[in-house]
Amino acid sequence: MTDVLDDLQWRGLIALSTDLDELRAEMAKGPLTYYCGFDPTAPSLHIGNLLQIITVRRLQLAGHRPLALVGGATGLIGDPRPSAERQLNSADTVAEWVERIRGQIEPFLDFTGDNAARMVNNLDWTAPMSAIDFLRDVGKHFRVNKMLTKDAVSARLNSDAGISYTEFSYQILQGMDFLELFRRYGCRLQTGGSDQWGNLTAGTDLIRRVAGESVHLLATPLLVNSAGEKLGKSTGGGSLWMDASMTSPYSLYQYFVNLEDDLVGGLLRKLTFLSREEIEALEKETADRPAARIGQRRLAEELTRIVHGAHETEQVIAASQALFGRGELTSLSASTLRAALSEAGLVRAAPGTSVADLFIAAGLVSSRNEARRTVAEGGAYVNNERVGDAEELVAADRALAGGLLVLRKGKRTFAGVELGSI
Ligand SMILES: N[C@@H](Cc1ccc(O)cc1)C(=O)O
Repeated sequence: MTDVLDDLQWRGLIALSTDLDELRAEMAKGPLTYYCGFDPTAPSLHIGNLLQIITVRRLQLAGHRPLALVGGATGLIGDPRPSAERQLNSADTVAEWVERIRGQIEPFLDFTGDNAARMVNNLDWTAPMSAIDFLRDVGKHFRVNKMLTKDAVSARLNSDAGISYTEFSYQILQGMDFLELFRRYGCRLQTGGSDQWGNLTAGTDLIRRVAGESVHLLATPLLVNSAGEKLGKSTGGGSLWMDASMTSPYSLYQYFVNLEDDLVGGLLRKLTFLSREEIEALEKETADRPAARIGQRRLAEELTRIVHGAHETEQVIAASQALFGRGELTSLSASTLRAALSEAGLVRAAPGTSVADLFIAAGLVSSRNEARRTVAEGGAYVNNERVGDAEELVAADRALAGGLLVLRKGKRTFAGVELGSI
């Protein structure tokens, strides 16, 4: 088997690290216990967190022992962002999100065997600690001068809004977590995103001071597009969430199908479990025949499967094909169809409305004349059937699952109508 660090390197997953040869030597001795933390800052994790989860899984597949930490304590404090102070969420909200996020991580890990994973929550050791103990036993090991140099903190120091003492203290809590996991479970490696470097080194520095040991760090690069912008923002500007009710499987799939060619190879490497041979073949396909979007399709399919499972993925692929006239619309479930059409634009109309009025209401044409012209040219479809008369009335029995209709103009432009009383 190839060395897991070589594999991570080939995948472009190591942006920053402590000494890799020392880590490699420790890993060669047997299962190494490592951890990665996730804060409950929303009801769901997003695609950036997924990169971390998948990296954790890669190390487990290589025989190492993962601790997945959910930040019941750190989620109450808030990791400083370079832009602005976070809104504090209530303890009840954070507790609820902890459970949801735990449920999103668990399916990725194996909780049996020699290198069984374990879930931990930093509220367990942070909540019982008194302010006096925190300041005396932990705070004493941190130099404020050094804390001020951490990226997120220094960015905020130079802004008008400044930074609260609450967020400033965050790095101490994350450092304390590493020390606690080192003591409890012999944890010797922390992984995270490269934007976490300041928080990651807080832990290694603390362990060196308190226990005199050198432990390890691996930081993955942030996912960015070719303009250097954070990846995983959906077309609406929001994040790409793992929760299906926040980002539909269809939107997730479409996001990756529409990805720029330059990014496909890198994301196949970082986000899928496909082998090096398979990925190199897909990279070559993408370079040779970009218009076929084979790499994008495979990436979208793999990710949708990883996040939502095989059944949803089949539905989403069927929906993508059917909406563009290359498959059966009647086989789609109401929820898949609704998710896909919401993306394109979904309006309500009364049963018995004419095709021309439906096309106008859905915004596919701007006038009756244009509707007539589109029909006359043979470019108007209702549920993939070509329309012969713009004044034809569309009755309720034409509706697909969920009372929905798919209107299409030409090959690629479509919109949805929900038939019902208005
Ligand atoms: N600070 C991490 C989450 C985290 C929390 C506690 C830890 O011990 C480790 C990581 C983030 O925002 O992504």
